[in-house]
Amino acid sequence: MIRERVDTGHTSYDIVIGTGLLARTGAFLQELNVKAASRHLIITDTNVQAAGHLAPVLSSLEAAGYRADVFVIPAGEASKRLALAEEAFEFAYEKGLDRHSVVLALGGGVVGDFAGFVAAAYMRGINFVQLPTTMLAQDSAVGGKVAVNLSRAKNIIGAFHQPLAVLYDIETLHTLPLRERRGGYAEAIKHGIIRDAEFFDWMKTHTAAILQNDPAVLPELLARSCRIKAEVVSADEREQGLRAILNFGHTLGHAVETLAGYGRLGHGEAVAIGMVAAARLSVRLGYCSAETAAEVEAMVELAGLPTRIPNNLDTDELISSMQKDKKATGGTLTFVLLRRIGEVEIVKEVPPEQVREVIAATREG
Ligand SMILES: NC(=O)c1ccc[n+]([C@@H]2O[C@H](COP(=O)([O-])OP(=O)(O)OC[C@H]3O[C@@H](n4cnc5c(N)ncnc54)[C@H](O)[C@@H]3O)[C@@H](O)[C@H]2O)c1
Ligand SMILES: O=C(O)C(=O)C[C@@H](O)[C@H](O)[C@H](O)COP(=O)(O)O
Ligand SMILES: [Zn+2]
Repeated sequence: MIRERVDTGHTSYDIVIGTGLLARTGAFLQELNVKAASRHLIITDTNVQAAGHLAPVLSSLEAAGYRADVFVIPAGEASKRLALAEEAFEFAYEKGLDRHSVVLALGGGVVGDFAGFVAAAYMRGINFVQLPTTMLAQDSAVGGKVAVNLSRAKNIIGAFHQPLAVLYDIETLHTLPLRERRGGYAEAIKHGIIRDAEFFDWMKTHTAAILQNDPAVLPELLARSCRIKAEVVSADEREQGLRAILNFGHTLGHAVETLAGYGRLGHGEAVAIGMVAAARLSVRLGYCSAETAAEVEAMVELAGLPTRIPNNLDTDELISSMQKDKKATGGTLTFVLLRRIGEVEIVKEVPPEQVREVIAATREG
């Protein structure tokens, strides 16, 4: 079992990575002093339930003397919406959840963001525990960004609400489709690019094994990736500065994901395209060499992720979406640009015409 820790100064928690953890959820809640007198709420999605990951959590809670209700959301990005969160609030209230209740987010990034948002707002904030079940969740379960979307903007209604703990049972990855494993891997690649060239090189030589869920490499991948995320979040919980580096590939990535229509491209796939474009923009603006950008693109290709912007997405709409990105000020464009593998820089007021050129050069063939 591996333990990483987030410590933001006013809150701290463990990220536990290992096997068989879901079947020990109840015991973990006892360690965390979660009260058995209150009712608790598991939020999961239809695919995670069908894959059999809900049953061990329910059994272990019962064995530890906890009573929990289950709220199942439809699988997919479209579930990250306010109307569904309202249904979850009504459900929680009907079931009698109180301020000592805990929300358990059992699923990928969609469930984590949604359930975390519900926990952040219910009774002005109750505790939640992340039980991630996707490769992507090495990123999403850590750091306390919780949110739902608007139809034309990602993660726009949300909060910073840190979990009580992250319990990452890597056995859940065995039921995860390959496309989703690739998508989640994009965020691990991002962590290497922004912070750790040696980790990036390690991934280059271990990609095949990682995508095959090889138990000899998976724990190391997840631990190294989570550690990078934990370090950045611990240093800057509320994204006053440094934390924005975690948004590498996301300025264009979020615009592509949104305009493609939620669910058409996965988050990691859109971020993969965004990383290729951000690297090319970095070359164009003189931040890094063409060889460095080529390394990013080669890695994205090696992971079997898309590198090109779909032709049906309009450039003006992409630009206008990016101008409303959360990192933007006054409608100008903010990008995280690449200096070299392992080092990025947050750059404000990037000229839109340069971005247009990069978009044009990064279209599907
Ligand atoms: N809060 C953050 O810091 C943060 C970071 C990165 C991404 N995100 C968000 O995360 C979301 C993407 O997360 P994701 O890629 O995990 O998507 P997801 O939660 O939609 O999961 C991907 C698919 O896999 C299914 N699934 C999940 N676990 C499974 C398992 N073990 N076996 C079989 N099927 C399983 C899901 O039902 C879904 O169909 C986006 O909304 C993104 O904005 C948030
Ligand atoms: O945790 C962060 O900070 C990140 O930027 C991680 C991203 O991978 C993630 O997609 C996040 O939800 C994006 O945040 P947003 O503030 O741009 O919505
Ligand atoms: Zn992301």
